[in-house]
Amino acid sequence: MGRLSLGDRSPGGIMSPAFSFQGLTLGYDRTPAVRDLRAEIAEGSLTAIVGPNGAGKSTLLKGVTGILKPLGGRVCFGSADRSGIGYLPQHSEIDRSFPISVVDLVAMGLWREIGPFGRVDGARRARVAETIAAVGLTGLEARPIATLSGGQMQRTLFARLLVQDAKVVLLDEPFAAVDSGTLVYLLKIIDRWHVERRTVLAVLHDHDTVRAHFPDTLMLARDLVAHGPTPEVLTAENQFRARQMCEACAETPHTCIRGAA
Ligand SMILES: Nc1ncnc2c1ncn2[C@@H]1O[C@H](COP(=O)(O)OP(=O)(O)OP(=O)(O)O)[C@@H](O)[C@H]1O
Repeated sequence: MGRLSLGDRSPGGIMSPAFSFQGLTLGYDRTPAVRDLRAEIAEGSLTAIVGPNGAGKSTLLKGVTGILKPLGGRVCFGSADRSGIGYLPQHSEIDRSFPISVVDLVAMGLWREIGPFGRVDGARRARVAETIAAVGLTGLEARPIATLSGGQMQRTLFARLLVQDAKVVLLDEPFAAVDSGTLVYLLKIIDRWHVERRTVLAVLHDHDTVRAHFPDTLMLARDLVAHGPTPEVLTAENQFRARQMCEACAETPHTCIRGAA
């Protein structure tokens, strides 16, 4: 239960955490959705967050970004800090009716660099255009995001993360509504982030994709089920236990309210 990930090690052999969860409890209206989580995310690690529906996966990412304040415990930043986080929210949380074009949405990745009213100079405009080309969206720059397909929208959001140049990338179900071609494309971007030693956490439901591309996995069922190398975490036994834990919570929610500050 809850073994810490070894993740990547520095040449000197000392693990450097990007951040750690120290008794972290998160929830809504004081009802915990993630309880007393203790785990360490190594700098440069590529980690899948898995678990049944309602296990607290999206809630955990919101806790890392700071959108959701802890009910108890904390997220403790080591080599990373919140200003270096890039976040791709779940599909359903993105307002596609917002009147913004592809190029302007991608340019929002510059926000931390230039501030909300900063000028996008020629060099930065070129960087945005190159990134749009790199994700295969040349020609769609002026399109309102409301008119994009699901896969085109995900490519646009990945382009924004690329422009942001984030050291920590949080992805909530990044492959929802994408076809196999776009999936391969987006996985290549994630693999590149890993080579560049960025720290990546992704909420995923497809365990085949997790096994093939994510060296580490953190399995949640509100409580931590397991965390470590993917082959050791994604076992039938852990999956069965996670389902049982979530079902127990759904059936008797009053018994699940513990650990809040
Ligand atoms: N805004 C909210 N207000 C109240 N409860 C919420 C809110 N968001 C999530 N919850 C509850 O918190 C629990 C965890 O939800 P969360 O979305 O984190 O789960 P998840 O593991 O990401 O699920 P899924 O796989 O279905 O996306 C669920 O019981 C959910 O109903």
